[in-house]
Amino acid sequence: MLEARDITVRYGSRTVLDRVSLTVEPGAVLGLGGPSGCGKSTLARVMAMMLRPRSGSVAVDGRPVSRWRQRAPRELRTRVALIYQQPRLAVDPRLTLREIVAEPLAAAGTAAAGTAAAGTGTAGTGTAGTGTAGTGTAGTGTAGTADAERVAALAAEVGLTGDLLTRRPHEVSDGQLQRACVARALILSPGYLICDEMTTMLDASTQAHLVRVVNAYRERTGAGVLAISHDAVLLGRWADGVAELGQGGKAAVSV
Ligand SMILES: Nc1ncnc2c1ncn2[C@@H]1O[C@H](COP(=O)(O)OP(=O)(O)OP(=O)(O)O)[C@@H](O)[C@H]1O
Repeated sequence: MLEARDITVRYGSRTVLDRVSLTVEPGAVLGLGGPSGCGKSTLARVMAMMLRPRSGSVAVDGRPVSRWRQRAPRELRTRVALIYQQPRLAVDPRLTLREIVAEPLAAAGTAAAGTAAAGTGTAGTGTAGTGTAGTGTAGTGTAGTADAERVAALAAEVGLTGDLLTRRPHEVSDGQLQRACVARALILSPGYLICDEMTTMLDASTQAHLVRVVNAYRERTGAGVLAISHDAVLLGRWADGVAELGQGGKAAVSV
């Protein structure tokens, strides 16, 4: 479970979240709605360990989070992936889409490399059902090959062609960039995905495609999903239950 308990956040003297609790179960989609400005994105950032709350606690699979942002232990940080509403604010404009998708592999150092080099035989674990990388025998697999295969499999799943992967953010549409951000979020096989208005700016077909990708990932891996959206129809279709955050973040959240 990804659990937030009694979270309080203040910006200056203003209380944005006031003792809010929320639990995301493995394998389930929890919807989170509420009026603009009520603190949904703030709660998302707290649960992704990117913002330290003034009080309250977050636990990932029973492990309490005691350090935040880059100081949070890598194995906790990589358990939770956050997908933002505005992909252009979430990427380095100098990188190609391929580099954007692969970014967490580099940031995670040798996590993927360790798997391949150890010859565990499943360098492609959890990504797009590619199964074994075919290079898993000790000594023959390289992190580079395994990583490239993971990037290629996820790019195909989100609908990015090879040509698009060579472009930089200013050369692609918002929808294409968000596809890269979804692939990036999945590349380290997180146990929990927080989709913060992931499809709000996108056309209906891209929205439907990305929701299908997240659902397929959840079904394949048993990941839990927190789907934040203004769109009650979308949440009604997508989520197993929907929580509402009240204005000022004061209402207790329950499903
Ligand atoms: N870094 C910040 N400093 C000061 N105030 C902030 C900061 N980030 C957010 N806020 C304010 O906190 C409140 C909650 O913001 P948040 O983005 O969490 O709301 P939200 O429910 O996600 O809104 P929306 O649905 O419009 O995206 C808003 O009034 C916002 O202006």
